[in-house]
Order: sequence, then structure tokens, then C-alpha cells
Amino acid sequence: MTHSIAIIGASGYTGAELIRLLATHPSFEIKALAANSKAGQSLAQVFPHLRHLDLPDLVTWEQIDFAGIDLCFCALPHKTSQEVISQLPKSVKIVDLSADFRLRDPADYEKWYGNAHVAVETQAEAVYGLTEFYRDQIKGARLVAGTGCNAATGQYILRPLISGGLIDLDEIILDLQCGVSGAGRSLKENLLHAELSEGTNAYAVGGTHRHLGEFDQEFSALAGRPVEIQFTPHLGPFNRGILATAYLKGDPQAIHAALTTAYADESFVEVLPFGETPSTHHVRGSNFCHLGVSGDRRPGRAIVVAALDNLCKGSSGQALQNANLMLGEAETAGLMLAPCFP
Ligand SMILES: NC(=O)C1=CN([C@@H]2O[C@H](COP(=O)(O)OP(=O)(O)OC[C@H]3O[C@@H](n4cnc5c(N)ncnc54)[C@H](OP(=O)(O)O)[C@@H]3O)[C@@H](O)[C@H]2O)C=CC1
Ligand SMILES: CC(=O)N[C@@H](CCC(=O)OP(=O)(O)O)C(=O)O
Repeated sequence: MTHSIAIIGASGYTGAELIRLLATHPSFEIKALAANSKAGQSLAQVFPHLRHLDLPDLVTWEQIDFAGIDLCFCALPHKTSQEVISQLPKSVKIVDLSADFRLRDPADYEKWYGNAHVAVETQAEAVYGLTEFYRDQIKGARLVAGTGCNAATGQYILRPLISGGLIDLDEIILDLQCGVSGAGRSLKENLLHAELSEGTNAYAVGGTHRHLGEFDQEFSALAGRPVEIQFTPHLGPFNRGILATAYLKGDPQAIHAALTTAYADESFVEVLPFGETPSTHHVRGSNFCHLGVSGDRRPGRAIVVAALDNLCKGSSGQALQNANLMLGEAETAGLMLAPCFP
């Protein structure tokens, strides 16, 4: 059965990645692509690398005829996303890639994003989109909220360890580098080549990164008590990829065993042999997440490293994995791409 798909925010980086993935999907057909400043342009004008695809020109989202659409990916900036999604017909299933529907409590949204939520009723029906942990709810959902890319990476490391009681919950440190495409395609001074290449910097230090809202929500629910991790992201001088390193108090071998068991049946999360470390090079352009566990010279401490592609497993690949479930297709459809190496 063929499913009709629309993408709003199709001219951005996650939009481009969605189109790339859907181009070879066996049963999803793109019927509409929407943009804002680039509405009216052809796909070849906006993305010359996709010029071989026979797809419609970009329009505004108001111009889409949603009567024929089964599922819409929404890849808009947060705040805009909730405004748009609350106006879409309820007959359309939605996978939102923004931050707007991730936090279940509107007060948490306001705390981390600085503005009141304008679609609280719609928020109430959203399912958090970390596929491996919300699979059953995602299958029946109308609206799925894609996770933050940093938030996904950290959760792949930490969720099984918190659930299993394997680490000291008050001593979790997560350090992370994210490639520049994580900041989107819009022009920003700090993303100019001269200011980004050949260097790196921490940002949102001091427990201020918005993805801490997701970590707090998810980890506290798992632990049954408040859990607050220390988290600092860094802007990496590369295009794609996230490399996260967690410093943990717990037994490294037990941690490796727990992660291996937790992901044994998963198609996209790979736990490496003990002592091996992942690299962004090994997951680039793919929906895989690699996890590596090592011991520390101090007994009872472990280091867990995770790598994934922020534009694929961290956003558009995850979104497609969820859409497959929502439309009753194989979860891996369109997603078994080998990483692009080197
Ligand atoms: N980049 C990443 O790694 C990740 C991104 N996300 C989230 O996914 C969403 C999309 O991210 P990304 O693709 O990087 O962003 P981009 O900045 O690259 O793209 C944004 C898209 O939204 C459109 N847009 C912007 N403002 C409006 C508006 N007022 N009305 C309608 N359309 C508008 C733009 O259209 P136009 O270009 O025509 O102006 C463009 O298509 C964001 O919420 C982001 O936080 C989540 C996880 C990872
Ligand atoms: C390099 C960079 O800026 N990365 C982004 C992560 C992108 C992401 O997941 O964005 P949303 O949560 O806004 O959807 C950041 O750290 O904010």
C-alpha cells in the first residue's frame, strides 16, 4: 500500500535528509513539499544534489491539500511548529521534528523555551519519539514528537543504565560534540566558516541547554525520583555527527552487559565489543547509533561513548522510523542505508 506524504520545512537540513531517505522508500510517496522564504522554488533550485528526483515544487504549507495526505513531517523551528500543527486537519498523522511537543508539562516547555505553549491540547496527545523506548505508543499515535538530537544520543547511553539501577544517579556527566548542521541552515554569524572551522567551543554551559528538559523528564520518570545530570555540548567543526561521552560511577562490565542486552533485538543501536570506541565517521549518513563501553583506571567507573548522525538517527531517520510504525510499515523501511565512509 502506498502512503501519501507531505513535508513542511522541506528546504531545511532535516527536510533535505527526509527527502533523501524517502527517495528510496518502498511505500511512501512525497506529494507536497512546503517552505517559507523558498516557497515557489523548484527542488533543484533549493537542493541541487536532489535534482534527479521528480518531485513537486515547494509551496507554502497553507497551499497543501491535506485531504490526500496520510502523514506529514513537520521540520519547522520550534514555536512556529506548534502554531502550524495546531491548524492542520486531525485526519493527518504528524511526525514533528521540532522541540514543541517533546515536553509533556507545558510549564517545562515554558521554562526551557521561554515562551508559553500555544497548543496545549495538541501537546496532550503527543507521544515522545525515541522509537526503541516508545514503540508501542508510537504505533497508535497521531502526533509523534521527535527528540532532540543531543537528547537522543544521551538517552541511548543512559536509559538502560538508569532503569537497571547500574549507575550512581547523582554523578552522571555527559559531554558531547555536535556537528554544525545541528544548528540548521539559516544564516548565523557564529556558523561562518572562518569562525567555526579549525576550532571548537562549548555552548549552553552551566546546565542551560534546552535538551536538559528532555533529560530531566525522561530520566526522572525512569528512576522514579528527580535526576539531574551535568551536560555540556560543544560545537564541532564538522558537518554531521554527534559524539557523546558519559562519565559514570558503576561497574563497566555490568554496564556493557546491560547495554548489550537492552539493544540485542534493535536494528539500529549497536553495542561494540568492550573497550572499542565509536566514531562519527562510522555512522555518517546512516540511521545507526554506536555505543562503546570502557573501564577507567579507577575501579567502579566507566566511560560510555555514543555516536550517531544528528540529521539521520538524531532527527530525520528517527522521524521516518516512527512514521513507518504509525503507518504499519516495517520499522526499517527506507532506513537500511550503509554509513557513508570516509
Ligand atoms: N538540524 C538537526 O540536526 C536537528 C534539528 N531538529 C529540529 O528540526 C527542526 C528543523 O531543523 P532544521 O532542518 O535543522 O532547520 P533549518 O533551519 O535548516 O530549516 C527550517 C525550515 O523551516 C522553514 N521555516 C522557517 N520559518 C518558517 C515559518 N515561519 N513558516 C514556515 N516555514 C518556516 C524554513 O523555510 P525556508 O528555508 O524556505 O525559509 C526551512 O524549510 C527544528 O525545529 C530543529 O530544532 C531536531 C533534531 C536535530
Ligand atoms: C550544533 C547545534 O546547535 N545543535 C543543536 C541541536 C539540534 C537539535 O536537536 O535541535 P532542537 O532541540 O532545537 O530540535 C543544539 O544544541 O541546540
